[in-house]
Amino acid sequence: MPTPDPDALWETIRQGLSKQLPEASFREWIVPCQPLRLEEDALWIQVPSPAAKLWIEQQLPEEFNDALAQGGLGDLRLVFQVSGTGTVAPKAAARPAPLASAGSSEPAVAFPHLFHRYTLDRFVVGPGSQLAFAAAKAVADNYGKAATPLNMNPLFIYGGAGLGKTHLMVGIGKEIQVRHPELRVAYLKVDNFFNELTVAIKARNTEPMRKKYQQNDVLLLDDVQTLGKMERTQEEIFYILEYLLQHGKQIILTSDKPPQRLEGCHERLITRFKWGLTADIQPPDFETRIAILKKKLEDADFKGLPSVPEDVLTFIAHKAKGSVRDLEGFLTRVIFQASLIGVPPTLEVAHAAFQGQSGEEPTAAIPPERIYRMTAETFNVPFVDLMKKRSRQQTIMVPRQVAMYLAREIASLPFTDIGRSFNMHHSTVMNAIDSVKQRMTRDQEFHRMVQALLNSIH
Ligand SMILES: Nc1ncnc2c1ncn2[C@@H]1O[C@H](COP(=O)(O)OP(=O)(O)OP(=O)(O)O)[C@@H](O)[C@H]1O
Repeated sequence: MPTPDPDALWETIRQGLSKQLPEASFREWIVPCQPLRLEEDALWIQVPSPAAKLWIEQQLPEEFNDALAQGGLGDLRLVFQVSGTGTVAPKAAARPAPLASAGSSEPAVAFPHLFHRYTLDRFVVGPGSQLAFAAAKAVADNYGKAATPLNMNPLFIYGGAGLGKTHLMVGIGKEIQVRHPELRVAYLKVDNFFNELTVAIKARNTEPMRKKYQQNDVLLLDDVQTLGKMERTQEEIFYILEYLLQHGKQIILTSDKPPQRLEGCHERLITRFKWGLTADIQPPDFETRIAILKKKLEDADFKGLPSVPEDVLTFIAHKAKGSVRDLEGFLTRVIFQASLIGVPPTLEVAHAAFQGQSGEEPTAAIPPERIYRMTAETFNVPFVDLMKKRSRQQTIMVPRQVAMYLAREIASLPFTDIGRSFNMHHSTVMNAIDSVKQRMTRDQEFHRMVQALLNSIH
């Protein structure tokens, strides 16, 4: 049980956050917070403004979650209250099930409450995440069914930072939990397991911990790439996974690399990881980024705030091309800055927010000719042939279609302008772009190549 002292609890969380956040972020977001009171399992924390509440809840759930887990406060809920507003505590029915503390024989932590947004219906699917999403749905849909055509246990999801692996994994867990409320579903991050194990080893009592995780019907194990340097953790994880797999329990794993590229991991563990289905997530394309931003704006946290115009969304989607976390962060920053100075979130605010975040001047629009030349170079076709040669040969047609797709994606050019460059009707351009998109969903190699070219044109 946590000590019933809000100041002491907040101090533990603050210390955890200070280890994870860059100093400037810690000063900007955490220092102004004040603990208010403890009500049942919830610590109420005062934040200075609605914008700060928005930022903390949208951008820092993982950091808060890790700080709670590492402070042994996995069962504590946090409620952020804007200073000067007297929000009433939520009703008891809205509370998550009580969660266990380290070392007990109770079930492991279910879903960190700050991950409430991580559901499958809030996950926006694009060409780069289609396979992983289909696998996620299949695992949720087929749970408990005797015969499935494909072994999806474990499901191993991998991809770069901030691309939605945790979101997808937690989404599967929640979906299974909704359909089978009697099951024990647990989320576990490898780093936090390591900390819990260290405490158990010091107390010479690791058995209850192993038992606790072996009790689960579904285990979600996040960030397995960090296992590399943790000998004893690997061993414990191995026994837990082995036990769960033998008893037909579902395991979902995430990593920033595929199993065969995990460094420092024992072969027997890698073999288990590869047993089921491995699915990757690639960075979202422009249209998916726009759809993610729009989905994000549907969140309750954004209700009541001025709406974000289309040109601002386009600007954000063009500037934040890699991680979805950065994409969302940029959107939140624009809204935050607008509300701070009391103006609507216009393109000007977005430019200023971009400069503030990156220290860069917003780059000038990329000239289409540069896009076309780089495409020609990549496909090894002469530039003049790409632009003008009337040919239906694949060696010319495919690069040309890709060039059109990139002109739209990178420079947001109207179809008619692209058509003019290639001396083609705008409907031909639309068909060409469609055919690139379709091929990207079917052909992973092609998808990767186009994405790499897109990222290199700047
Ligand atoms: N396709 C998507 N649709 C909607 N939201 C997404 C999508 N992908 C990522 N996000 C959001 O981006 C943020 C980062 O996602 P998440 O934490 O799942 O990434 P991750 O791949 O697990 O990152 P890391 O490897 O750094 O832990 C979350 O707020 C998540 O909701």
